[in-house]
Amino acid sequence: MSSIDASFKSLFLLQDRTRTGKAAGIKFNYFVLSATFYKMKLLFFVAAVANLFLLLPNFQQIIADLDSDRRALLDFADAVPHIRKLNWNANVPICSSWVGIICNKDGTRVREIHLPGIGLNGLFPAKTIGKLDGLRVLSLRSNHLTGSLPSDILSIPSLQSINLQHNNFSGDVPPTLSPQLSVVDLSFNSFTGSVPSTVKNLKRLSTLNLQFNSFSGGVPNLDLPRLKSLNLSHNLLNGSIPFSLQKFPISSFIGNSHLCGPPLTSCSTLSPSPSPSIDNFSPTISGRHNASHSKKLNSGAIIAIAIGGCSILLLLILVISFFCRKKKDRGISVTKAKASSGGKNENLKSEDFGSGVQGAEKNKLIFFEGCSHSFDLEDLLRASAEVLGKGSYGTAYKAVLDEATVVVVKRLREVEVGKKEFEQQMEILDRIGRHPNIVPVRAYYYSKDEKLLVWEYMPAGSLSAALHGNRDTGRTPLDWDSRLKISLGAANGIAYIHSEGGAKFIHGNIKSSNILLNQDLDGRVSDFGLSPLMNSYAVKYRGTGYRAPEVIETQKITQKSDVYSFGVVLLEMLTGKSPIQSSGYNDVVDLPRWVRSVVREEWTAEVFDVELTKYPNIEEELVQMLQIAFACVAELPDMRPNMDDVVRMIEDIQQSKLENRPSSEDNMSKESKVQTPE
Ligand SMILES: Nc1ncnc2c1ncn2[C@@H]1O[C@H](COP(=O)(O)OP(=O)(O)OP(=O)(O)O)[C@@H](O)[C@H]1O
Repeated sequence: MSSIDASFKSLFLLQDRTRTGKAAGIKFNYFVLSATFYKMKLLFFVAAVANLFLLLPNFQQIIADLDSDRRALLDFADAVPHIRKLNWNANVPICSSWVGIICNKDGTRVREIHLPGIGLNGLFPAKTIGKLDGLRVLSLRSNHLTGSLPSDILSIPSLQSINLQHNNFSGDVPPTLSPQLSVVDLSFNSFTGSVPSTVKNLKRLSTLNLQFNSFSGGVPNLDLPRLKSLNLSHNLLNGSIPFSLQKFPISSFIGNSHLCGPPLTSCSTLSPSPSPSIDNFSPTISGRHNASHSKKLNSGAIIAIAIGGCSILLLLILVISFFCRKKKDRGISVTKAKASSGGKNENLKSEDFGSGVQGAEKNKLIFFEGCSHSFDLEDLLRASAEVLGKGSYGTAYKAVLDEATVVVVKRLREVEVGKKEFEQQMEILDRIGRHPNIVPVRAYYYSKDEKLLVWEYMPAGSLSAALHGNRDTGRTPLDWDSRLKISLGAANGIAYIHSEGGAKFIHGNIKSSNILLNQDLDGRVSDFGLSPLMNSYAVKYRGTGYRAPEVIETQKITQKSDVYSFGVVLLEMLTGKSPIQSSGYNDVVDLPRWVRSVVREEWTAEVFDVELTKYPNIEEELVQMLQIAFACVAELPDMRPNMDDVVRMIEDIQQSKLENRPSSEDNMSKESKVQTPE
């Protein structure tokens, strides 16, 4: 029996023992396992006694250290209410039995605490966990901890990794930081104040995630050689981005309306904001606060500028009218035309997206705030373009303006709403598109006959292409870790959409071709906000293969129908099978039904993508993900989890991945394995 079979049975058969009648097999395995377990226990006992004699001189000290760790943890558990029960009990061995605790190799100190999503509630008491002076990893993510973070936590001298994301912490981050820190994730809290300047001393720091807080002030100049991942997005930071951090992508900084400089817009285009007061923050690069700006110009200079300006304007008018005449009957020049359906070439002349652009409105490409206006409609019409595919809302083109500017232009068809409603919807798209897991819209164009949307181009394509593209031609398959990362990113994006508009915001077209990937393989959701613009014909044909049963019946989408569609995406990712066969919309596979039938009848690993079976030690994660997918595709909408729950469940898989699959960097013993809270 393969290990995947075993995991499958233990997780599914145990749940469904009476129905399947296969409990005997499990019992047999259980007795065999327990016998082995007792033998191992005996061996451990002998080894432990031998150890004890060897280490006798240090024994008193060891007991005292572990005792103080135990006391500190019990104080924490006593002070912080938690929904899911912890089995922390002074009478049972802390290193081998306590939920969420990992000790060092010889069981003398607590090294790691992992308590994700167990409903920890209220204030984080000082002088509890802060007393664990051998602690290296602290993960209390996805709980409900509030108030300020005690100053004795981040300063634990041995602390290497802290994960407090998705709590409700507030107040300033204490400035004393352990020099050993390499991972700091405080994202999705309500921290205020400045980013501590002491971060710049963390020479081992590789990940700093502070997104979605209320940090203010300037960005510290972090010249840290090991820093690989930085996210300061969606805070209240201001000033210019220090040179040392300009190598990070836009997504590291977006959502700070007073932050400027590369990779964001140049500082001169923003309205002035207070410059950072802390002395180690970088000076404004573009010279926005340069004293020369305030100097008055003399009259000679004014006349020279006026004459120069007029001549440039005249020249521009001449050039534009020349191009307008040349392009009267010509829209975009399509260099390569490959429709996604069947990959056949098409004559796209009749569909050129410039054809409906009205002369008087040619330059009315409306850019969203924060997007650089590095091109206009003329540039777009002139750009060489490639058809990426025809979707239910229109045709998508990849337009290359120059080496650095590549965008996707979607020519919307069947738009039903008027200009005002269109513009209102664009404002929503702008707001939602600032989340790092949503593909941002950069600009739009609206005229009577033509509606265009300009999106940021996602260079690594879609999840659909990564899963199903060129399977037979020796491409590198998408590995499990990437699939896990993409699914978490996409789930975060959808959860954000759902949380932003109460029950009002629904994606309505979740599918693998609408989950796009950037170079780092972060999953980003695209096409949000289009269905309210479209007529019912387009809406009817969206998401075929991913639609929830109630949507097929009523055509009514809800947040729970998004959850269903996301569940189908998860099944697609696990099985490697697409719910739409290559022959197109008419050939739809009911993936949830297929997976259920395989799992129920055969109890084998056959359900998983063969490309995944090559990776060792992931079977538990696959099964956990399959359970999440099953929950999402429940027939009754009320039985499905909401997207926040889905995010947490996928985060749990990621966490168990860290715990059960030792990374090369981690030289710590994993002998005492973490137990997931019940
Ligand atoms: N911003 C983008 N960057 C890269 N590829 C994109 C981008 N937007 C869309 N695509 C790809 O272009 C193709 C066509 O996309 P489009 O959204 O028009 O159709 P679709 O996703 O197949 O269907 P639907 O309109 O129902 O969403 C898809 O393969 C999609 O993955």
